[in-house]
Amino acid sequence: MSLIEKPLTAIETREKPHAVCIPYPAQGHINPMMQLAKLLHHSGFHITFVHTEYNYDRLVKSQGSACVAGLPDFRFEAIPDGLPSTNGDVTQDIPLLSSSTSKTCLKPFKELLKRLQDKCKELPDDVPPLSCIVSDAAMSFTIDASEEFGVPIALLWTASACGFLGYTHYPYLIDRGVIPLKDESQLTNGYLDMSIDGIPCMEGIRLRDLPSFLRTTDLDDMMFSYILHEIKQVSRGSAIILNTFEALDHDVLDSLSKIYQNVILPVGPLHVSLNKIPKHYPLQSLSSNLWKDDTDCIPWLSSKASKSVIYVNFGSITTVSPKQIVEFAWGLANSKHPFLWIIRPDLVAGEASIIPQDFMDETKGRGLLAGWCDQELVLNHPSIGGFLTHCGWNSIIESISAGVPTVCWPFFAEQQTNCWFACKKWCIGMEMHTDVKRDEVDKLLRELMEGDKGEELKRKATNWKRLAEEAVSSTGLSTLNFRTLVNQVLLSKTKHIR
Ligand SMILES: O=c1ccn([C@@H]2O[C@H](COP(=O)(O)OP(=O)(O)O[C@H]3O[C@H](CO)[C@@H](O)[C@H](O)[C@H]3O)[C@@H](O)[C@H]2O)c(=O)[nH]1
Repeated sequence: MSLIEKPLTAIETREKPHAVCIPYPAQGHINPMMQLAKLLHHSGFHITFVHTEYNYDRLVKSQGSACVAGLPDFRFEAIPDGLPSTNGDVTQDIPLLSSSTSKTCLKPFKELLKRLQDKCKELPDDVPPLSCIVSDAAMSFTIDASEEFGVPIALLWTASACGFLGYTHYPYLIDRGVIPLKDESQLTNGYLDMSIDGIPCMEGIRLRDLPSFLRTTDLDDMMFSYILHEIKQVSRGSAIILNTFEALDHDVLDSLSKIYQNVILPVGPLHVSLNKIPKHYPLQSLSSNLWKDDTDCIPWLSSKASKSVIYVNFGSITTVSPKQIVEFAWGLANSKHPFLWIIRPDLVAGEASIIPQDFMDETKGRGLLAGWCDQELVLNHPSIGGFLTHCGWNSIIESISAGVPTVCWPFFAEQQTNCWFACKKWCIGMEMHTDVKRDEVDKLLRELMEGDKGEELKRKATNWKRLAEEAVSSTGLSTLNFRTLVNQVLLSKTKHIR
């Protein structure tokens, strides 16, 4: 349904509100921003979607040039990320990228906005005037641009609400002398197991379950200071958008609304909302995958029994050591269940042949390894029974929306907090020890696929799936929040307000 009064086709270009959408340049941020941009476009917005040049080139390499061709009213642009140019096909170093985008991207971003403004003056039937910016909250330099150009800015926080709440309590932990760590020994001597009081919604949480950037002896550490800066900047946005839904995160959202004065809008799950748009919507199948999907895994999954397959995927950033990959491999083999294991080309840094041949022989016909897949399609395939995940927020919300229970092996950032909530609050997951051992992998996967606990987690996950669908139904709270986002935030300075 269009949120603007006239039918979409009747809106002249010059009348359309124009949103510039800019994600942080990593897969787990690009996906939800793309989903939101498509939803806005479907509601009548003209969209300019801004990639970095590095990712723009990767997209063209993986998907072909059609994926950036866009439409007359959905266009792609690219700005430099400030890092030395390479022809790479890997996730960039996150601390370097975060430092570089925050220091260098404002200038090219403002130049882009200026070019769009000039184009609008020259060719008003081609590019409508800029109405608003929808920016990743981890790209807070865009707030300066919005103020300079006099347009509202909504900030999409692509990670979890609970992770966000965890980050906002970093200053509290500093005040109590819990962090910084006194020395590196505290990483391994049990200090991280200390229970932390006083963080709302997280009674009984251990220090190790809070977002991992606090594991530092230096408050000037790049990622620690970057995240502190970004979460402070969030209060300057016109709204904070979250890819979650009220039923899942009610208490956390309530706590966040006591910390931030700006309007907080849970509009998720975005991908479920997007799936409600008719199939003939021209951008429905437009992919934002930076790696090429292996499509063979879908017919392979279709050859397997219902809920029989374990899906293993650690997202776009996690890396594992050669030793860890061998432990995962034998844990999977010993569990005796069929599995689909996605091993990204850059999952194991610097190693070419890492999968033991005897493991390949042992699991022949039962296991499939692939380099990248369409995760949403995989998680919703009827043969999938469980998900071994690193707990990136997209993976968790996609798993919840598909009703699939998880074994959680968090890697970094707010994944530890997502794991804690998945296991303790939403009751859809079981935690695996950081120091991965084949016996534990085997035991947890068997429990997930065959045990009473696994059954219970499945029941809970199925219930969350139902609630996720309700949230994005025509009367659901996420749908209402999306309308508020459009009408009261993004269109607040344009003539389209209803
Ligand atoms: O083979 C694959 C692997 C991943 N995906 C997609 O890629 C995204 C991965 O996102 P996520 O699961 O969140 O993992 P990361 O890539 O690690 O995400 C980063 O960004 C997230 C959102 O900010 C944070 O929650 C994480 O901690 C951070 O590592 C998801 O949409 C997946 O569906 C695929 O389509 N195919």
